[in-house]
Amino acid sequence: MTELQLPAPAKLNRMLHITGRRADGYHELQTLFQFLEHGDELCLRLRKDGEIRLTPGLPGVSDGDNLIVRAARLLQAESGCPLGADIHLTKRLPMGGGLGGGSSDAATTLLGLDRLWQLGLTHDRLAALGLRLGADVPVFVRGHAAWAEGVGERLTPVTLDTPWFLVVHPGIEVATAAVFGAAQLTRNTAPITMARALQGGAPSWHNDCEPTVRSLYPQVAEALDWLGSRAPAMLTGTGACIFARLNTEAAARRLLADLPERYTAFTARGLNLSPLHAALGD
Ligand SMILES: C[C@](O)(CO)[C@H](O)COP(=O)(O)OP(=O)(O)OC[C@H]1O[C@@H](n2ccc(N)nc2=O)[C@H](O)[C@@H]1O
Ligand SMILES: Nc1ncnc2c1ncn2[C@@H]1O[C@H](COP(=O)(O)OP(=O)(O)OP(=O)(O)O)[C@@H](O)[C@H]1O
Repeated sequence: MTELQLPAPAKLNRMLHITGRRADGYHELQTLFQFLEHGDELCLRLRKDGEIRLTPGLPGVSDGDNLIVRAARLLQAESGCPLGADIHLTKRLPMGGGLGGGSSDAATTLLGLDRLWQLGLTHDRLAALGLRLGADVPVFVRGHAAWAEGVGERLTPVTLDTPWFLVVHPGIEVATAAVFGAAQLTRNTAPITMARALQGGAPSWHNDCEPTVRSLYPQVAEALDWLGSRAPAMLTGTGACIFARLNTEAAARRLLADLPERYTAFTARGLNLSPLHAALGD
C-alpha cells in the first residue's frame, strides 16, 4: 500500500465544565466529546526519501507549525522510521472554530502514517504522542465518543444520543487562549460524576465558556440568540462555532435554509465512532 485517503472528522463538546486551573495555567475540564460526519480529508502518499511535504499550505500557518507536519515529524522521530510522505489536505473545518480541526488532522496523520509506514504502534502510544501536540488530539486517536477529564486526556468511552446538528460559524475566529485567560471566566464548577452527566442528558448540558465568549465576541452572542430561538443551541469548545440539536435531517436542513447570509453552516449527524477508524477498519 502506497496511498491512503482518510477523513479527519470534526468534534463537538456536547457539554463542557471548567472545574479548576492547574499550576501551569491550563484548565481542568469535564467534557463530553462526540464526532461529526463532516470534516477535513487527508491523502497520504508514501515517499522513500524521508521528506514530509504538505499541499496546500494553510493561510497564516507556516508548514513547520502545521499540526499535520508536526505530527508526521514526531512520528518519524519516535519510531526512527526513515520513510516520508506527500500529504494533500482538503480543509473544510474553520480554523479556531472549536471543532478541533487541527487536532483531528494531527490524529489522522498519526494513524495514517503508522499504517502507511507499517509501524504497528498501539493506540495508547499514538494517543500519548498526540497529547504532546494538543489536548484534543487523543480523543481523535482513540476514535470513540468520550467523557474526558484533566485537560481532555483522561478518556472514558461513552455512547451518546446521535441527533442531527446544524453547526453555525458566526464568521469570526475565537482565540482559545483569550477565553481561558479572561478574568471573568468561571473556573469553579463542582466536579460531577460521568454517570450524573449522562443521566441528565442533552437538555441539562451547558458550556462554562459560553458567558465569557458571549461578552468577548458579540457576533457569537448574536448567532447564539438567532439559533437558540429556533432550537436548543450551544457553543462547542471555546467557539466560535455553535450548534443546534435537531431530531431529523429534514429539520436541520429547514433551519439551514433560513440561515442569515452573514453566517456559514453545515448539517451533520453525531457519531460515537470516528469515521477515521471505520476507514482504517480498526
Ligand atoms: C476547549 C477545547 O477545545 C475543549 O475540547 C480544548 O481544551 C482546547 O484545546 P486546544 O485547542 O488543543 O488548545 P491548546 O492549543 O492546547 O491551548 C491553547 C491555549 O488555551 C489555554 N488552555 C487550553 C486548554 C485547557 N484545558 N486549558 C487552557 O488553559 C492555554 O492558555 C493554551 O495555551
Ligand atoms: N492542520 C491544521 N488545521 C487547522 N489549524 C491548524 C493546523 N495546524 C496548525 N493549526 C493552528 O491551530 C489553530 C487552532 O486550529 P483548530 O482548527 O484546531 O481550532 P479549533 O477548532 O478551535 O480547535 P479546538 O477545538 O481544539 O480548540 C489554528 O488557528 C492554526 O493556527
